[in-house]
Amino acid sequence: MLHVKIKKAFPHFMLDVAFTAEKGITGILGPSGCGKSLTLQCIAGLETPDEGLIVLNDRPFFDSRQRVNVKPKDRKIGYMFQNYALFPHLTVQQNIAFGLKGKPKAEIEQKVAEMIKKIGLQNYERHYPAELSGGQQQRVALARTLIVEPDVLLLDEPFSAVDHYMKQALEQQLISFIQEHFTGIVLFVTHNIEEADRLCDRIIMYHEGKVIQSGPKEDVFARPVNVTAARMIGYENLFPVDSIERRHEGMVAFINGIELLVKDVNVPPSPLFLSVHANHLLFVEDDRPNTFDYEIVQTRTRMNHFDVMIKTEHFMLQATVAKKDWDSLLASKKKLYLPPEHLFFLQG
Ligand SMILES: Nc1ncnc2c1ncn2[C@@H]1O[C@H](COP(=O)(O)OP(=O)(O)OP(=O)(O)O)[C@@H](O)[C@H]1O
Repeated sequence: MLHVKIKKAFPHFMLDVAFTAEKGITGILGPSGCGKSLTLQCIAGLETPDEGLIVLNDRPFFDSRQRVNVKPKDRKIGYMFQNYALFPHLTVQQNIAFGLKGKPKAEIEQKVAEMIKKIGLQNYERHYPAELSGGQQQRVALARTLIVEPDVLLLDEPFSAVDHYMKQALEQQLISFIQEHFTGIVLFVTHNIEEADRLCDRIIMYHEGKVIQSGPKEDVFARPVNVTAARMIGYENLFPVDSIERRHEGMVAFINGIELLVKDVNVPPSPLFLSVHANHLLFVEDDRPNTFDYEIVQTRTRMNHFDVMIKTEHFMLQATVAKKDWDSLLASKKKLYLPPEHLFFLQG
């Protein structure tokens, strides 16, 4: 288990975060400039926090009170940078061997040969990075990182420099490689919500130098704790709540003069908002609670669905409609339905 509780101040930025990470892939998700890379640098020992603690399995790497600050090379942390940072003037073999400097020659040769086999680059030992494809470069970078047998692997936006098609292939390769050859803690920095969803088990969400939410991916994505977290993970439908009332069938939220039945009974402190994911809006034929007349004001085509902007008398919403459902929606589904079990409260 990795425990991190650190503060670091710059003239225009303050990092103040606390989290834990276990075995498996934990994503640090947040927009540009929110302190993700800085956190990795502090864990690796490349930056020193002003105060706090960084402890791996009861072994302190950094403890400002006890004046502990373990040198980067003694932390056993593998750090893969955004653009891989391979040494252009060193061969594949030399790049991979870099972290083993000072070890006996025979040990280095054996370890490097094993690693080259693992990454499937047997015929490329003497090639230079510029002679490799993006995928091969990534494998060399990963091999160089893993050869020192780290306990923690830090991946800083490993796919930021590649195009969409390349990214899909590299993602798959990276994950299979990690699953096969690395059993420790992986911290994976990204600003891409879909990437985080595909690759991570747990999520730590950052905003302006602070953790705003963390937990298993499914929980974080299903239940953002506040409007900032919700916006970051793509919740478009966020309504300020005027007041609420507890009734025996559930909560009732009053918004713009209408009543909405809500099954969620966890009401956070005000300012109170109500949300529903675009995927959870339904179109129905019958009249029932939480149904509204609607008008489609804009449609955006996606791969398998449409993003639809909808206007009701009282509010605008965004819904996702599968392409296969489109015709039946236009033909017969006359009401928009906000299912009470998918409405939830969050803090403004
Ligand atoms: N050495 C430094 N001196 C001054 N400010 C710094 C330093 N290092 C980082 N910062 C500031 O800390 C903030 C966070 O930077 P960081 O690189 O961690 O962001 P990030 O979330 O990783 O974003 P990106 O994805 O764009 O790299 C930024 O505002 C940056 O300017």
